[in-house]
Amino acid sequence: MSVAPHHSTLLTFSAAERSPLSIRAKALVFLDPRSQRLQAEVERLAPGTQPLLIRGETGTGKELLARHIHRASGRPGLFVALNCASLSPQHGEAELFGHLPGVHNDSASSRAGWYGSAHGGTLYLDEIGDLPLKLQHKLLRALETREVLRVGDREARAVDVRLVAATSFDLSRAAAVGRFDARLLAYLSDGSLHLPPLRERRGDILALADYFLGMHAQRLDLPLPSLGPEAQQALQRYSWPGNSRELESVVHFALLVSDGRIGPAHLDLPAPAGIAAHIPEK
Ligand SMILES: Nc1ncnc2c1ncn2[C@@H]1O[C@H](COP(=O)(O)OP(=O)(O)OP(=O)(O)O)[C@@H](O)[C@H]1O
Repeated sequence: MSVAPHHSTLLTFSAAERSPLSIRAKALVFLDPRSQRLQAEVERLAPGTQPLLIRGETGTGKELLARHIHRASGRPGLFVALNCASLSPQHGEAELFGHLPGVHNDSASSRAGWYGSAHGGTLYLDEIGDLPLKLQHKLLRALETREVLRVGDREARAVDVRLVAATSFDLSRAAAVGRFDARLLAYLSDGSLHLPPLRERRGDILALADYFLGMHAQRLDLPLPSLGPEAQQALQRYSWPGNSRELESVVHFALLVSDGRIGPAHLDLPAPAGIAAHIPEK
């Protein structure tokens, strides 16, 4: 990894290092002081093996951060990402923890499951609050004992997994009403990271817009347009309920419809009347 000159917070990744990042992102853009504080915390926690919990609204960059943590940890295994809501209601346990032949979908072979696939690496569980309680208990047991029992098996196997979990809602409230395992929450809370919404780290907005513009212009082989001052103001003022993902799609659209210079009309942002409600209190 190298740090780009003049952008002390733009962490870029060499081609060899890019693989654990998402298909498109090649860098983590963190310019706002809040993001820089978070980044310092991430650099401190990344090299360890302790489980981490990333809290943040949808589209704030939780998965990108988790990929960065995996890369910075130096762990040799894979980064395995799973959205807990995608586990099947009937076979979630076998999908997550693996199974012996004939147990899941009448399959003739055994499977390691998502958990076993992350052996030596990092398991990223997005929206961990969606994991059924029974699987939460089994997950905690696997993390504590460093062993996992495949469905249909009698013998636990040693599995070395670092868990990075993410949530967009308050798990302590879910734990208070018995919908989330309080012990698992306590286990995860030692390494808790909060990724603030974009409207609370406005210093990142223009840096991210420039980054997304450059990335998509290069990908589409288009000339890089400039962001006019009025467009910059409009980006700065907007509340970004969809966070960085929304910013990326707004900038992507503007690139396609503008001709050399991006103005407010190319951004197609909702009218200011609707925006006022989202502006955070000072
Ligand atoms: N700091 C950043 N630097 C560069 N790109 C970013 C940054 N934050 C987010 N992105 C980009 O924004 C998009 C959304 O990020 P990501 O998928 O990591 O968010 P998320 O919080 O995991 O979303 P969800 O909660 O919906 O799963 C991705 O394309 C990601 O690459």
